Amino acid sequence: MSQQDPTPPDVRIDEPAPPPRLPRTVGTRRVMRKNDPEGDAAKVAVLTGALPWLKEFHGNVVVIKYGGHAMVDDECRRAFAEDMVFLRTCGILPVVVHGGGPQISAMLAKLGIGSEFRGGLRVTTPETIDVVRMVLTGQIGPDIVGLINQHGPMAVHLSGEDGGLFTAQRTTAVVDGEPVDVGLVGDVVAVDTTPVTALLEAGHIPVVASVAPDANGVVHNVNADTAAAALAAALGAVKMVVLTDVEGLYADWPDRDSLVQQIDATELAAILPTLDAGMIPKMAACLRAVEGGVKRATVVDGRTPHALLLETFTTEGTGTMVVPAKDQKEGTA
Ligand SMILES: Nc1ncnc2c1ncn2[C@@H]1O[C@H](COP(=O)(O)OP(=O)(O)O)[C@@H](O)[C@H]1O
Ligand SMILES: CC(=O)N[C@@H](CCC(=O)OP(=O)(O)O)C(=O)O
Repeated sequence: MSQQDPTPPDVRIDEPAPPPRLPRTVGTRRVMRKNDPEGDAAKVAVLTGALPWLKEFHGNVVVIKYGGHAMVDDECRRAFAEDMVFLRTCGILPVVVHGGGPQISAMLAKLGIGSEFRGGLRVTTPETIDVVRMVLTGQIGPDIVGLINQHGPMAVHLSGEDGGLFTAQRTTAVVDGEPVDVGLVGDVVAVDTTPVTALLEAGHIPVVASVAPDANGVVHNVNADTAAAALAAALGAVKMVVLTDVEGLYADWPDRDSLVQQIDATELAAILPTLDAGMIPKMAACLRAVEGGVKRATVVDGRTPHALLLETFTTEGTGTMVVPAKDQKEGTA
């Protein structure tokens, strides 16, 4: 033994070090469970019932349109963020496209500017587009990213202006079957998915705002339902879910007993011209998504926390599901 060795050869350890405390990890049960066979069976049924959906969606893109009216309170917003993390942790690839209509209207009102909608689209002046862009990319988007990232650094925000994601073309609203000018409002005419797929490949959750430049670089206001549908089709998403402030599509609005559970593209195309304001871009977007190859597009009530999980992982689902037309389904089966 060298002189430098500080440990005497006959050292005795009388008091063994206390065992390390068990970490509070998932799977460490610290509370005695009461025997509850019925409750256990119900839990097992929920978990096994989710299996076919987990298999179907695993590795696939699901586009979630998060409407401004669904961002109602902190509980709903937290639940939404948890659902995104849940999907990602299950190996599903969520892509969020967010709106913010009520929040834009509130900011415009603060600035003394009024809001006018025609056929469900905001009449957008050069003054308005600055506010739309500011609220969506400077407020709503970062708020959603912040909520998701409380679970880990997953979410990244981008807008249709970033990396050439969307190209817009000026469009009109349709009122009583007639085209009506709504100013700097665009439809998405081209999608370059590269910035979104790069984020997905890096393990991120892309969160997308729906402002987009036209071919000359002039920024347009794109309805977020429309942007979500264009992105879902371009990404080959397996599913699009639209979170809003109603249970789904009512056949006989506002009769709350007339909720439509499932409708195919042909049936939806037939009733589309009869729909009211906010539902027009929403249902047109669902139609565009399924006609663009997305297997199903569902409108669910975002005011109910975790409605998205219920819709995604249960056979009964919730809300209104739009499916491809019969001939399209047969063609793609
Ligand atoms: N047939 C219908 N079924 C359900 N909602 C309808 C219908 N027609 C009009 N609406 C209205 O559409 C609204 C949803 O659209 P919108 O306000 O644009 O929502 P979001 O901000 O989520 O995009 C509902 O709150 C409802 O008032
Ligand atoms: C052209 C148009 O109407 N754009 C929308 C964009 C935001 C949006 O779509 O928000 P929601 O999903 O919350 O409705 C607007 O300015 O309100």
